[in-house]
Amino acid sequence: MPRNCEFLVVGGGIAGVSCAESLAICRPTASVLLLTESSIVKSVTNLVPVARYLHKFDVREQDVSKMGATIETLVDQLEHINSREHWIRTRTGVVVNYLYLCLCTGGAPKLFSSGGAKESRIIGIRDTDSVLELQRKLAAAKDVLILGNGGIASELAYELKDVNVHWVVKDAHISATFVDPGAAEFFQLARSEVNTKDSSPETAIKRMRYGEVLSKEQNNKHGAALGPDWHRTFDLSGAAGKSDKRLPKIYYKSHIDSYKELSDGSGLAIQLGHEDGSLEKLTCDFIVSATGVLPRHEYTSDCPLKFSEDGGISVDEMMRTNVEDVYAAGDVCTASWAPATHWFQMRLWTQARQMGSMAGRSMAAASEDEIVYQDFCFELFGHVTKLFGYPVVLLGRFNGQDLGRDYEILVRCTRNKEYIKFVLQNGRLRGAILIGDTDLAETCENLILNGIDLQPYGDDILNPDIDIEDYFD
Ligand SMILES: Cc1cc2nc3c(=O)[nH]c(=O)nc-3n(C[C@H](O)[C@H](O)[C@H](O)COP(=O)(O)OP(=O)(O)OC[C@H]3O[C@@H](n4cnc5c(N)ncnc54)[C@H](O)[C@@H]3O)c2cc1C
Ligand SMILES: NC(=O)C1=CN([C@@H]2O[C@H](COP(=O)(O)OP(=O)(O)OC[C@H]3O[C@@H](n4cnc5c(N)ncnc54)[C@H](OP(=O)(O)O)[C@@H]3O)[C@@H](O)[C@H]2O)C=CC1
Repeated sequence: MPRNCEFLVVGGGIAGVSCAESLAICRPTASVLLLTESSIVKSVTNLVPVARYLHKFDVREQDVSKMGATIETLVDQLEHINSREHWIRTRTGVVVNYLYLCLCTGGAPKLFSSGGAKESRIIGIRDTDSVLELQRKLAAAKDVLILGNGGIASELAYELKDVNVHWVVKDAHISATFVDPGAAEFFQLARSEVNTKDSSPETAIKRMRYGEVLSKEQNNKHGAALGPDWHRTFDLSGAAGKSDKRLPKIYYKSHIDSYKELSDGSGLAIQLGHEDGSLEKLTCDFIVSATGVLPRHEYTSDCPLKFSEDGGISVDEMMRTNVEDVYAAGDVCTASWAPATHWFQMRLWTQARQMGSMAGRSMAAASEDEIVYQDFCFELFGHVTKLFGYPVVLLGRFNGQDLGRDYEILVRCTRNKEYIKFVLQNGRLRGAILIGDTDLAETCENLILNGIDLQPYGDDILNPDIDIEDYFD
């Protein structure tokens, strides 16, 4: 017996739940069905504005049965879409007729592999199951290799306890997907100094002409991606013996050249290749491959979905795919519209939430023949997070992304306290990195969006004795 609904949303992560919630608000009398393969769903809670368009929030896990009364739920896996006849089939054979469908099926870790050793020694982190596997492997491990230089590697490298961490990054500094070399150094100093010495902060301002080196390197039941501070809720201790301060060993500008299983089966023999052509050998129990996300879309469709180069489902600014009445949002999709000057896609909660809500509004409008416009949040890239214990706000083209060689950076740094970087092009603020409690998020947001010429203010723009919030009131 088929089920019927007006709106079918697939995926119980932030994108799917935000989409279903916004449909329930926009079309309170319509039937909304949330289909998800895991009975735990994620939703956004404690939404706090950090600036006008920038929010921080917590991610809450709840049982799918506790979703609001206006949203029906089905725990199963999408297997096939028949878009011509507007129905889908699940893995257990349930058929659901829909009018509008939104695919929010997220992503899976894009694992490093060069086809050598036992795959079981290379793991990725995405959901609770994957952290439990990490925990199990750690319990018997003395040496762990972390590969990658993005969000997960940055969180894990300093959070693993009682184990030797070998962190292999292809860049010349850590955390390269989020910060520049200066901020990376700020973090590393803070990690080694904070709590060990009472350092009185020294403030320095530097203006540099920035010649950007355009980076050339630049039948499981998965649950949704993990929530904030996920690493604090698990005991991530290894078996190398207790030690208060075991810092990771970082291998810069390096890659895994080859690896093989040790002859006694106790781990992996790794050969690293360095940028200067030299090779280095090490052994480890296993590798955490923190090397990005692959969009997940294991289902079939009568009309082929159009994919982007990165494997995501292509969507336009209304979150529509190429298939009629089928939308997509979150990590599974790739923004294929011409982006606004200050926005670009990164696979993050913020964007999963924004895209999910946008898809919901867009589907609701389509069902009533109304017109909606793209939400203002897609005008400006904004990300609020925590790295190495510090609050971090990233705005606009915070690392000079796509600005070529034609920009300047202005930096103010107070050791162990704050790191502020402005990216300026033709005297206008194009992006900012704000680390610490800077209270500058809203001012930067305005300066970027208004495009005010800051040249008359020179370096005073970051003078700690001048309150720039007042300046631009
Ligand atoms: C360890 C970790 C830490 C992170 N930390 C941060 C952070 O600090 N800040 C930040 O902004 N972002 C962070 N992210 C990224 C963020 O979690 C993701 O961008 C976001 O959760 C994506 O949401 P989503 O709803 O698109 O996908 P997901 O959360 O992956 O949800 C996809 C859902 O679809 C379901 N599904 C998949 N296929 C099917 C199918 N065929 N049928 C039915 N259901 C299906 C899955 O079970 C899941 O419920 C982190 C990610 C990870 C892995
Ligand atoms: N605080 C936060 O906001 C956090 C966000 N996340 C998000 O979760 C998702 C998954 O995180 P993560 O896996 O860290 O992904 P990221 O995309 O953040 O980082 C992947 C990193 O791996 C590098 N890389 C890719 N392939 C290889 C390879 N074969 N060998 C060596 N390095 C490689 C990438 O380099 P390059 O870019 O040069 O290709 C990049 O440095 C991301 O969307 C991330 O943004 C995760 C944790 C925390």
